[in-house]
Amino acid sequence: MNPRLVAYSRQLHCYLVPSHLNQHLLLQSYNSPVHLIRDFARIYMSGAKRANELSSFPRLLDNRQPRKKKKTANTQRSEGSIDDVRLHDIQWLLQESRPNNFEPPLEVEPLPPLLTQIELSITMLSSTGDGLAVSEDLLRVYVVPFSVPGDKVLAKVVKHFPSHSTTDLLEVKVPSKDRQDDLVFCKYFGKCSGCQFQMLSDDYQRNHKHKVIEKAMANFSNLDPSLIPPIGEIMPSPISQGYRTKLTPHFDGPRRGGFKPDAPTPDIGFQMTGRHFVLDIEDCPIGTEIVRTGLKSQRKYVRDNLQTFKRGATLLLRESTERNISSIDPNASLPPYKELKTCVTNSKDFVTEWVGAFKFTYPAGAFFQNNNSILLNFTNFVREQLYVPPTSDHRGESTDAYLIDAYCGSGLFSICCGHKFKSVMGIDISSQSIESARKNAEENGIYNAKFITGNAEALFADVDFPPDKTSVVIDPPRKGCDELFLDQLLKLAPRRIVYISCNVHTMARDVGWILQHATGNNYMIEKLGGFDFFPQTHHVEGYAVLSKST
Ligand SMILES: C[S@@+](CC[C@H](N)C(=O)[O-])C[C@H]1O[C@@H](n2cnc3c(N)ncnc32)[C@H](O)[C@@H]1O
Repeated sequence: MNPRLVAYSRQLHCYLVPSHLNQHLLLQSYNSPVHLIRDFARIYMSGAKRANELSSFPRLLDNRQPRKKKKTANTQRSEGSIDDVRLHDIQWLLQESRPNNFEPPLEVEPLPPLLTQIELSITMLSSTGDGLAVSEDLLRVYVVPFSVPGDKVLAKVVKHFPSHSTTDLLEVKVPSKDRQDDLVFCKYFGKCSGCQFQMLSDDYQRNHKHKVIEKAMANFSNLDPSLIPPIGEIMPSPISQGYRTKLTPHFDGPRRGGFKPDAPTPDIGFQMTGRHFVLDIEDCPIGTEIVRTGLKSQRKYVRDNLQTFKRGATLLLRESTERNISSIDPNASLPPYKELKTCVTNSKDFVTEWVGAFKFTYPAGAFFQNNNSILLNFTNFVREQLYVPPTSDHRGESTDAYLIDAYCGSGLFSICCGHKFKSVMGIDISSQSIESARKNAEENGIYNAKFITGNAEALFADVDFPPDKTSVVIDPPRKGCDELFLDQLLKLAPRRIVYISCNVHTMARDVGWILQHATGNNYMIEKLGGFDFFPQTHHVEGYAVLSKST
């Protein structure tokens, strides 16, 4: 039985199915939504008697078809995952590459067998940091990690999906004019999944991240383009190597029974690109000096104490900074203190970090932004966006301003911005972080802040700030906010909203949601942009500043 390409959905997905199902699937393809065709193909192919055919087929379905998932409040809001973002880029590139009158043929050449080496011309850099090349028949996209638009490469086919295939980069045959291999500073680059962009200049990386935010707003916000202002410049990180104050290398181990006395030391490091195994990493020059030293000593510790580990583990390396103010030399140039750096490896121990003159202490395992070099510029920017200078009312008195810090962690924004506000309220789901936020506020002389532990939406029960004098900073995890929170935010209708996110796709979705559901409040997007918190990687920290017209 020959697998043949028979079905196209409106989104131009295609499916390989045994040929005797052609007729049926063709009917389905023109009359049914894509998920029906997909489900049909899946049900057919999952039959036990088809097991042999299945193993010889390229995979039928797109990345990670849902197994039975636990139903959570966020099931409908799973947009913005790496797979989802990559698929958007793939579909966009296919559409852009095809002429208007493009008709997919009913029969096409079979796909190259897995492990075949093919030559490809890279035309686009995806938001997930991969080079993309379109097949000659314009039916499929090849995803090539570590490649740059303009590169001609030799790649090995690893896995097929309906509209794309993943590959390994084997050789750059003709380099793009933008490729600068002499910039690469890590010997693991090209294998390790940590960095994607070391062969690109800092400017190129930031221009790319600018486009990532532009595309995120265009594809994920569902907003009319007229409502989306031009994206601001991506603010650079003062250092683009040696900036990470936290590393979490890991190693695998036996499922049960622990390591045997003669077991070899496992590979300790980060995941290999495109694979599910760990790459042994002796040094990571993205880390700060002290965490790089910590990596070496922790690797030795694991080697020397392997039998004490029952299974694999994730190691924690976190920079902590003490400032020795008493050692001020009055004749010295700034800064007027000496810094002592240590590497903390126990998640329950406390680390200290400084943002300008603000001191933060928090458990090493808790969330804190991990590029300290950019934090002062970043928090100054956020403060300017949140704070509206008090206007004089008709009696000539100043009005007050209030701040809500949703998803506040250890109090970064409350503390760096709090002195500008009459009153501050922070909320976080982690009681550990809230405890740190309270102590940090006290230590930094911020006495107007109240912190509560709970789901972000719980803060609306407590808050009695006047909406027109209130600013809200939102900094949720990668999955973004849930609708319950956004709904209540709109009911409060604060004057300004500053949305910060390490996932600009869920940020775009949530900002779009706010504008679309804010009937009567008329929010507008004042500013959009990003900070390059994560140089050498495809990640960017985005911001959106929203204001309510009065
Ligand atoms: C990206 S971090 C931001 C923390 C803080 N703003 C900072 O910059 O240090 C996201 C925070 O959201 C918290 N969080 C996650 N889900 C939450 C929820 N449903 N309600 C409140 N906080 C939540 C996490 O504990 C984490 O501290």
